[in-house]
Amino acid sequence: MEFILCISDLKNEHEGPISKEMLVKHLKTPPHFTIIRVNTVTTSKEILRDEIEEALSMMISPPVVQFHHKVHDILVVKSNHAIEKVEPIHPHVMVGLGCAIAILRGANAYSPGITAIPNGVVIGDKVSVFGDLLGQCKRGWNKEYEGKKYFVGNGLLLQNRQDLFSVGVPKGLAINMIEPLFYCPSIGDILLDNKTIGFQKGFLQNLPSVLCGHALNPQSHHLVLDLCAAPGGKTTHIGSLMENKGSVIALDKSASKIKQIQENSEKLGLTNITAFVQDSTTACIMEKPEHLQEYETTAVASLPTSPPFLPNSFDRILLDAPCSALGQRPQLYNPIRLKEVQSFARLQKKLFLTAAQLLRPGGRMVYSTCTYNIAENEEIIDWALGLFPSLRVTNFNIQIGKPGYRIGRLTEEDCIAMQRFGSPNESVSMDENSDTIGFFICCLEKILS
Ligand SMILES: C[S@@+](CC[C@H](N)C(=O)[O-])C[C@H]1O[C@@H](n2cnc3c(N)ncnc32)[C@H](O)[C@@H]1O
Repeated sequence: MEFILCISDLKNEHEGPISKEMLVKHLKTPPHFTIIRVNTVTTSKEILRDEIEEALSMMISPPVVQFHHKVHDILVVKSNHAIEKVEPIHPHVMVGLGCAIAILRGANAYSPGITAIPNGVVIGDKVSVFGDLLGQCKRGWNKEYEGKKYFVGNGLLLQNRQDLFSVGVPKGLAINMIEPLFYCPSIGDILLDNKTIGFQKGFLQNLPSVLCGHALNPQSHHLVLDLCAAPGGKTTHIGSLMENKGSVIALDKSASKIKQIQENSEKLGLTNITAFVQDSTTACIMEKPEHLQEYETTAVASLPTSPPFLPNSFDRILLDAPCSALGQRPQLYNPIRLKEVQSFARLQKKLFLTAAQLLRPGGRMVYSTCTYNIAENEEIIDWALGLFPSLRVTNFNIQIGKPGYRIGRLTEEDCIAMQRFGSPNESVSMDENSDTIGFFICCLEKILS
């Protein structure tokens, strides 16, 4: 796979020897741990743990739901990946790549994800489910698909061809995955059960992503900016940490994805988040536009409410940057080329400039990516420290990742303060802190001059 070559090319003396086979296996395997971020605005981790344990008690060997020893608002569920080897049978049903990945992480197959079912297969039949690696299988295809596909497990069909392909937007569960390739518990549906409180009780999120919110340490009176916010996993965590008070402004370049931030905020009952479509590289202006200067003479106080913003406006800024995403797990196919991997640093620097300008002195920002690539991680921080003497790399209170790599002007303390996750080298030692996606977090403060 081409992405493997990319990572091999990027590896340097810091990574040590990684065999291609080890890397492929690591990336194709979902983490053994499912992390649920508790919606602390509407429930507690104790209540949610009991509810999840009760729902999972129907399983033959139910997994234990545990608290994390350092992160106070998550639950950890360990999967039993190695029950027995599951083999494919006939007929083959095709699903989209996103659906296949969700199945590998414990989901059942929902109707919109199904792309092909051979003629003659009926409700109740046992089928093998395959992910369409190249996205080339035509929706509604009625024979066994012969293109590139990846087996994700066996299930029972719950809807027939007609239900799925003769309506505009099919709805509901389509395949109950009775023999998934990996036994990750299916938790999404338990969180959605809103009979009692009306809001989603938790959010499935990777551990390092949850740490970004804690690293930012937002307070309930703060004005917070999330520069690359969609679909809003981290934005909603920030909103919860602020106890649904203060103000979180969420920006994303993609208009379609802004809707996801709004939907996620609503599902979780958060009202302190406002989302705008905005290219964040242009979210900072140096001078107040004339019409606003006039307004200011009559207004009592004017907090920035919509982009663009003046410098030094925000107490906290999250820059969860667009990146080469080489750390995502599981990933089954990744056509990214080295040239594209190398293109991200330029955009990340532009976004960082905006963040550094918009952060108020004494404020804190977090820079994060879901890639192993040093050029998108430590090298960005090294560049930023050279450009902004007022920025300092700072520790945050939960230390569970590995230190960053020592390059350029980064000191040993800087590297210890950074956190790296999910290195492929670690695929043998499995705990919830190391068996996760590839991720990088660096927390910085702007010193008061
Ligand atoms: C890593 S994802 C963010 C994930 C998000 N923080 C979360 O936790 O759910 C990066 C996001 O950056 C957005 N993006 C890319 N370029 C951007 C730009 N110039 N301005 C604003 N958003 C941008 C993408 O649309 C994408 O949604």
